[in-house]
Amino acid sequence: MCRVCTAVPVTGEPHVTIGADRGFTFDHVFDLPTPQATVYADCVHNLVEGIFDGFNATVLAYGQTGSGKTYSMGTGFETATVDEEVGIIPRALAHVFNGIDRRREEAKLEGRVEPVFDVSVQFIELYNEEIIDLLAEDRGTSKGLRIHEDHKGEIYLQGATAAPVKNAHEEILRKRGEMYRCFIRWLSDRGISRCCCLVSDSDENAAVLSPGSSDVDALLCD
Ligand SMILES: Nc1ncnc2c1ncn2[C@@H]1O[C@H](COP(=O)(O)OP(=O)(O)OP(=O)(O)O)[C@@H](O)[C@H]1O
Repeated sequence: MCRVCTAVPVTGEPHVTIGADRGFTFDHVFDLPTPQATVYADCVHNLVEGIFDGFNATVLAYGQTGSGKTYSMGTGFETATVDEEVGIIPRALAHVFNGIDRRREEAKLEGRVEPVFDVSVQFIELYNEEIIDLLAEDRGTSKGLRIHEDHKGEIYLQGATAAPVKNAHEEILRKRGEMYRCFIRWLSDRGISRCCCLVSDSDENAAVLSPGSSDVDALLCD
C-alpha cells in the first residue's frame, strides 16, 4: 500500500509533517552542495558572537549514520585540506580568537582597558555511556569522569582536562586534531564516532564586555 510519509506545506512554511501527525518546524534546510561557510554563517556565527555577550551556546549534530554530522562539524578523519571544506569546530575556534583580537584592538584604539580573555578547551568522548577525556595524558585513567550540577544548576564535568589555549593554531589543538583523527578511525572500525568539544571562554575583565557574566561555554558536539 502506498501512502504519504512526509509532507511539507505548499505555502512554503518551514514545517514538515512526518507520518500522520508528527510535525516539526525548522529554520534552515541545506542541500548537499551547500558550502560549509554558508552553514556556519546561517547557523553558528551568531551563537559564537553571543558568547562575547555572556551567552552559552551549543551546536549539536544529530542524525542517522552517514548523514554528514562529522563532515559538517569538521572533525572527521578526512579533515578538510581546502578552506571551503573546513567545518564548524575549526571555524568556531578561529571565530573566537579573531573576536578576541578584534575586541582587544578596538579597546586599544578607543583608549579603553584592553579586555583579558582566558580560553580553555576540553575534548570529551561519550561512548557506551562512558565519558572519556581525549586530552588526558593517559586515556585509560580518564575513565570514570562524572557529570555534576553546581549550585547555580550548571552542568560540569569533574576531573576533565581543560587545556588553556591562546590562539586557534596552538599545539594542543593540533595534537588534539591528530589524536581525534586516530580516535575517529578507531571508533569507526567499531562502527561509532561521537565527540564533543567544549570551548570555555572566561574573560577576567568581564565588566568591559558584558557586566555580570564572566564565564561562558560553547559546546560543539558531533
Ligand atoms: N555536504 C557534504 N559534502 C560532501 N561530502 C559530504 C557532505 N556531507 C557528508 N559528506 C561525506 O559523506 C560521508 C559520511 O559523512 P559523515 O561521516 O560526516 O557522516 P556522519 O553523520 O558523521 O556518520 P556517522 O554517524 O556514521 O559517524 C563522508 O565521506 C563525508 O565526507
